[in-house]
Amino acid sequence: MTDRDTALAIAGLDKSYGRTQVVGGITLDVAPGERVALLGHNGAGKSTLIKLILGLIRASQGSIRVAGHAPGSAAARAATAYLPEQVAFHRALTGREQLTMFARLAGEHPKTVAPLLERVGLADAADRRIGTYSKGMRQRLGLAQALLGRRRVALLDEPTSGLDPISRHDLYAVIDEMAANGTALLIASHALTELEARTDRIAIMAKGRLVADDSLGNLARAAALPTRIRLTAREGSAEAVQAELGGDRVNGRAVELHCTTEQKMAQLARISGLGDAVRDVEMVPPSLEDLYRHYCAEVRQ
Ligand SMILES: Nc1ncnc2c1ncn2[C@@H]1O[C@H](COP(=O)(O)OP(=O)(O)OP(=O)(O)O)[C@@H](O)[C@H]1O
Repeated sequence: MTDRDTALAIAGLDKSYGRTQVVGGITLDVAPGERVALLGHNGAGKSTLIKLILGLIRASQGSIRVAGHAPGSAAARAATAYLPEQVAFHRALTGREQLTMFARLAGEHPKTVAPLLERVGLADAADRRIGTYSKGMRQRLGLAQALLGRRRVALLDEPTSGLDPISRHDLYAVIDEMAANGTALLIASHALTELEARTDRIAIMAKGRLVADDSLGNLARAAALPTRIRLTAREGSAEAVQAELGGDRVNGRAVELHCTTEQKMAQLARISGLGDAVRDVEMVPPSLEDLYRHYCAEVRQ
């Protein structure tokens, strides 16, 4: 990847407070249009990394380039959208007034405000005071702010926390749209299940280090975690099925097996060899949560 292709480029990044290193040896690139999930336990260093990228604190060592610019510089700030976990607004302003103020600060024409409010589903509430908004509505307003000016890099900190399922879905639709327009997105979150289907790459931090950085598929292959195969046996056949295939009996008629990617086809052939003793087969690949546990456990040892 060349510098030009990389919207966000982080190399050899360290941050210490006194003698305590809180972030160490981080090298991470995010390309235009890429959605990268940033995962990590409480205190892993995610917020510190985001603050370093925003230029709010300075690195002890290493480099960060935001759209080719130094973090915190006017050019980097103009290229960056940031959605904090707790979005703070003037409660006395209406949504429209607040967003118009942000648009002016961002050098955008105020006429961009109405379509943005529409886009995030706040058109009807645009002229109500923010003090009357629910958490989800404030989060939507924050997202509208992040959408101002088509930034090259977007940093979203727990963007879906406290949102109901429909609002989450809408939020990811906006994230997808930003990515399709070429924005590089770094999304810090603990919501593993929803990130699984919604990001291109997973970066996992543990104790200040980056312990994984790849697509879900590649991480799963490298971790070689087993796929679960759950069989529902025909009535009275569970024992025979277990005797033939091994595995564990799970409540009455189900038998659960574990196998590697390489063993999967051979295992399926054995299952179909049992004919109508098996009524149904369900395959459950390792989840992001399984992978997360796996990569974090490596550091804990
Ligand atoms: N100003 C500071 N001085 C000393 N230590 C700090 C400072 N700021 C953060 N830390 C430490 O750095 C580590 C990383 O904190 P950080 O807030 O980046 O974690 P996080 O991954 O964002 O956690 P969470 O998921 O809980 O938000 C923690 O151990 C924290 O105590």
